[in-house]
Amino acid sequence: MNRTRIAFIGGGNMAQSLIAGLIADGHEAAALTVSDPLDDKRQQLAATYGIKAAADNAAAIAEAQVVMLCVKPQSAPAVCRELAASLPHTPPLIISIMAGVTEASLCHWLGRPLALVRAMPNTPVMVQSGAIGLHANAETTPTQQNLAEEILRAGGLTRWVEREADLDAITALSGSGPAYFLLFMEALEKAGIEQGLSADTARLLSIQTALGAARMAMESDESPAQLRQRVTSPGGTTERALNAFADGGLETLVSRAVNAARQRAGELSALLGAEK
Ligand SMILES: NC(=O)c1ccc[n+]([C@@H]2O[C@H](COP(=O)([O-])OP(=O)(O)OC[C@H]3O[C@@H](n4cnc5c(N)ncnc54)[C@H](OP(=O)(O)O)[C@@H]3O)[C@@H](O)[C@H]2O)c1
Ligand code: PRO
Repeated sequence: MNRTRIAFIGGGNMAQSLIAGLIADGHEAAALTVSDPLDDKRQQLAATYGIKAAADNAAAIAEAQVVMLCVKPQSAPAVCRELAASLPHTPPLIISIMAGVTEASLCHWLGRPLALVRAMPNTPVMVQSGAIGLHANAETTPTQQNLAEEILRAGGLTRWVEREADLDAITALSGSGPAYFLLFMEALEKAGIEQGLSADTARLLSIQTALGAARMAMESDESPAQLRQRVTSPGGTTERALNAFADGGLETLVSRAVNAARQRAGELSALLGAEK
């Protein structure tokens, strides 16, 4: 059983999903602590997962080997400055999941250079099917990198990148990505209803089709393009639909959307980085 002592700062959606994944993966619940301002949330987290809950961030990190920063990006400066005063001489490994908050800003607010990993998970960590980008700063040892990977892998698939800036691209692709696929599922469901299907049938078939396509793409040796061609009989129904997507400029639209999300991640970095 894994007994690494981990403190989660912020007990919101992502922290809860990561905690659930760790516990499902066999992590000892008593080794996990969460801090959150809301009393109700703390009680709910402690009762649901059997973990410790603290109102005070400094108390939460007192014995931690790893500190997971899971607050909103806008809360980062205040939370880090508060933690800086309580960090021990040998600090724990810090893992931040905050979008657009750079390692330089974090070290600045935390008051010194320290081992720091930035992770960009996505909401499917809730069902241990997340896609998680990771980047370690120069102070992080290989052992600490392995520790970070072990923790995040409980939430899904992990991928390290060499350049911190690539995390903005990952945020735009897989961090925000579940919303893109869900939007497509919603659109497909609506289109099914327009074609006369019942709402239940349209929803179920839309979701199962997304799941099937994703599993096929993950488990097959063939590329998504090759798998797509298998569905597309010459002169058939799929070809007509794909032509309609092409006429509507789907690829360009996806590219614009991902670029817009990446730009926003950059804006957040610049905005928060300016808060020295
Ligand atoms: N959601 C996603 O898809 C996603 C994906 C990847 C990364 N992220 C990143 O994950 C982080 C958390 O996102 P989330 O969706 O989990 O947000 P969230 O549900 O709002 O969680 C943040 C939690 O932190 C608490 N909090 C606020 N101030 C605090 C403080 N000073 N000390 C301790 N806790 C404090 C909040 O409490 P109150 O609600 O009472 O303020 C809330 O429970 C963000 O930085 C985001 O960029 C999110
Ligand atoms: N959710 C966060 C946002 O929308 C970060 C990636 C996914 O900003």
